[in-house]
Amino acid sequence: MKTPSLLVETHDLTFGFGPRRVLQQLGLQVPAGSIYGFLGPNGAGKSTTLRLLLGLLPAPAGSVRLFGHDLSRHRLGLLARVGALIEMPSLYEHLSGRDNLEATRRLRGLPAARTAAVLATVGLAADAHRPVREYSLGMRQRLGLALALLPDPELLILDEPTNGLDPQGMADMRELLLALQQEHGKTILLSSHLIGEIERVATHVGVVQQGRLAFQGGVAELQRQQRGRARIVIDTEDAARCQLLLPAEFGAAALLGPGRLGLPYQSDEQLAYLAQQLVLAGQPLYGLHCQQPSLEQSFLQLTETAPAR
Ligand SMILES: Nc1ncnc2c1ncn2[C@@H]1O[C@H](COP(=O)(O)OP(=O)(O)OP(=O)(O)O)[C@@H](O)[C@H]1O
Repeated sequence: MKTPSLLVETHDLTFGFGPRRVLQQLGLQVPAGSIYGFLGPNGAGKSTTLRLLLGLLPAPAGSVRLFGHDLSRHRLGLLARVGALIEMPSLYEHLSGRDNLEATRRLRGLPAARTAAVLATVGLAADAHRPVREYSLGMRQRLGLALALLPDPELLILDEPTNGLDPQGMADMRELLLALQQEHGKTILLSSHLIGEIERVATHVGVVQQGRLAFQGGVAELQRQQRGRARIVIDTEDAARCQLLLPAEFGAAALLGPGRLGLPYQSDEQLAYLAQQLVLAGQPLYGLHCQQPSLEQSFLQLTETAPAR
């Protein structure tokens, strides 16, 4: 079967809980082979979206397509190709990690070799014999992922898989996600409210704000967009005086402090001309540099209105 270029595609996905609008005309596009970071502040609608993709909520307005097919018409067949980790996995505390997996594997009639395979994939083989009550949060998350991986799904949908993990747990999870994509060929859609987490693993990003997509595209594209938002920062003696000296076509200069001025970056020539003008006007120039907003700043900018709680 030919793999479509988009494994997840929604059109005008609109959903509410009663009168409360939660998602509005969401057009999600998750390319095959990607790690798609679905970002947004708390309450933006990430979990709701992921639940809709898994058919866990009443049918929304708009459409959901998985693997190129309509979810509402081919639900069971399509969901059999998806592994999900949506909440803390429900685990039998008194059973070992291996036995937890075995219980699900048998129930789903999957080949016996899958248990050892997924234990190795998530790095739990050495701890597989221990009861789950002894597992750390990170180990539980990895066991949850192992459960999702049992049927060897093509697509993984993970809701905040690093939530609550310590830095080591987060790093382990990141490494695991990269290995799943690169070595096992999985497509991964994961949500997070932390751009720093997503930035390290994602190939694509969707930013949701109050139920609408504020950005969607490749990480490189997001970074390119940032470059358009760069600004020049000038350190001088009297910023207010310099502000008056600058030609208006350079855009509005803003006072960032008594000795600091900022204005939109246009080109390197503009930078050189600015320096020349200020020096010619007898203003001391202590510093002149170009400031790129970080991905974190741009994420905050995209999501700066209050979340829809
Ligand atoms: N079962 C529900 N009934 C009513 N409202 C709900 C329900 N579940 C979620 N909501 C509301 O829908 C909105 C979106 O919630 P959702 O859980 O999708 O956000 P999120 O982006 O995943 O945030 P978080 O990271 O906090 O889970 C919020 O305003 C939330 O209060």
